[in-house]
Amino acid sequence: MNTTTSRAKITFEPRLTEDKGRIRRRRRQPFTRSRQHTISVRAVTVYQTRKRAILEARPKALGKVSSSQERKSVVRKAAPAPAMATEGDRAQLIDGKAIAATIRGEIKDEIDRLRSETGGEFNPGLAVVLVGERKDSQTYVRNKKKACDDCGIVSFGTDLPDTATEEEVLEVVKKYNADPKVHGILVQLPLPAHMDEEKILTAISIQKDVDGFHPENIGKLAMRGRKPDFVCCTPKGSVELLERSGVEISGKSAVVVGRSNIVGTPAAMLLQERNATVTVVHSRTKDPERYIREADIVVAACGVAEFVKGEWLKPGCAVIDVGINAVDDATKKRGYRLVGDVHFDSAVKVAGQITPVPGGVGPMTIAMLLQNTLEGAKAARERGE
Ligand SMILES: NC(=O)C1=CN([C@@H]2O[C@H](COP(=O)(O)OP(=O)(O)OC[C@H]3O[C@@H](n4cnc5c(N)ncnc54)[C@H](OP(=O)(O)O)[C@@H]3O)[C@@H](O)[C@H]2O)C=CC1
Ligand SMILES: Nc1nc(=O)c2c([nH]1)NC[C@@H]1CN(c3ccc(C(=O)N[C@@H](CCC(=O)O)C(=O)O)cc3)C=[N+]21
Repeated sequence: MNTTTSRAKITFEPRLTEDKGRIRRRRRQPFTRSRQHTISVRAVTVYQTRKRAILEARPKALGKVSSSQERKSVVRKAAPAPAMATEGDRAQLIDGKAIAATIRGEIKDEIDRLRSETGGEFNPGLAVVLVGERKDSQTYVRNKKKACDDCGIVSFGTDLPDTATEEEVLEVVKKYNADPKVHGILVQLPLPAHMDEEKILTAISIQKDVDGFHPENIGKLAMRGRKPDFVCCTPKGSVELLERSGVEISGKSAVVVGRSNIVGTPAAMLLQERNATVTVVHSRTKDPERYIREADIVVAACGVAEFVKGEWLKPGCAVIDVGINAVDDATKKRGYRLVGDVHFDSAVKVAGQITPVPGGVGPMTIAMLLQNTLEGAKAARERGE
């Protein structure tokens, strides 16, 4: 399949968002040779300046919470490969890793403040239930525990074997529901096939449902004037990335690719709540490009590697790539690499802003989980628990 963008056919519109690099990156008409040269030199200079700024702004070790002065939201310019530099025309990267580090710093600051105000009484706690031995689930749970430690959230955990019964998992959930030291409960998905996922997720107290997967929390999200106790982390993180990157949502047209209960559908509801006009594309949609082409904002969450092509996008649109797909790659130590649901190399040439994979939505999911746990602990305190 040909996935390269035919640049000659694209009429670029002027950018709507302010470009802080003060370089006009969208062209209205083809450049002459000499203009192109000038722009390419400027693009490289701007890139170098930005790279320095990013290195200075970045936390020293990403993943660790840095001092507040070092924390800054960073929307960085996609690093152009030398061969690309003459194009000078690539989307800004929405740096989810850096934005998530900023948010984790904010969470840490708030927990520290509340803890000292309460004489050490305020201790948010998160419990994670892991059933089975899936490697990816184990990694996710380990990363989450580390993130909890970094920002001062107490971790609780129960690991059960694949052979555990549904009743055993329900018992663990019940125990954490009743434990006042636990403010958030997460049951890692997927669960083994012999378990009724809906039954287990519904057993979690809605006031501790930091994943936001309880039907009552998802249902409230769909209703105007109702507020769920918690919003699902991945959709919440996706919208937060748009907001922190200065992408206007209100009045814009958005397409969400995918309609799962925990990603696509809540993402569509959150965008609609923020006054976007939302179209949901799914596996039975005929001609998805037709809808994607019109969208100012594209959220891709279909689980199909590199599904959305650059040629389908409206020039200058914002792209949030939720997808995490492992594709075989013998050149990598792990034997695979991660790609999103968007064909990045073609999309970065057309979009105005885009999230990378990895380093986009993934780290935000964890940051939102920590944020929800903090909110859960604050709500419990207000209820006098
Ligand atoms: N970054 C993160 O933190 C997270 C990332 N993910 C990733 O997000 C993606 C979506 O996850 P999730 O919602 O759980 O996946 P699901 O498999 O539950 O849902 C996929 C959705 O995409 C739709 N879809 C499938 N194929 C196509 C197609 N060819 N064209 C259009 N739509 C299609 C399906 O349509 P239909 O309803 O018709 O079947 C379904 O609604 C995955 O890549 C997953 O790995 C998930 C969770 C967290
Ligand atoms: N109850 C439950 N809640 C979840 O939120 C949940 C779940 N079950 N099951 C699995 C999915 C998947 N998920 C991810 C979270 C972070 C990254 C993440 O941080 N990814 C890194 C890459 C990590 C790597 O390199 O492997 C990144 O995108 O940069 C990925 C995936 C949460 N999920």
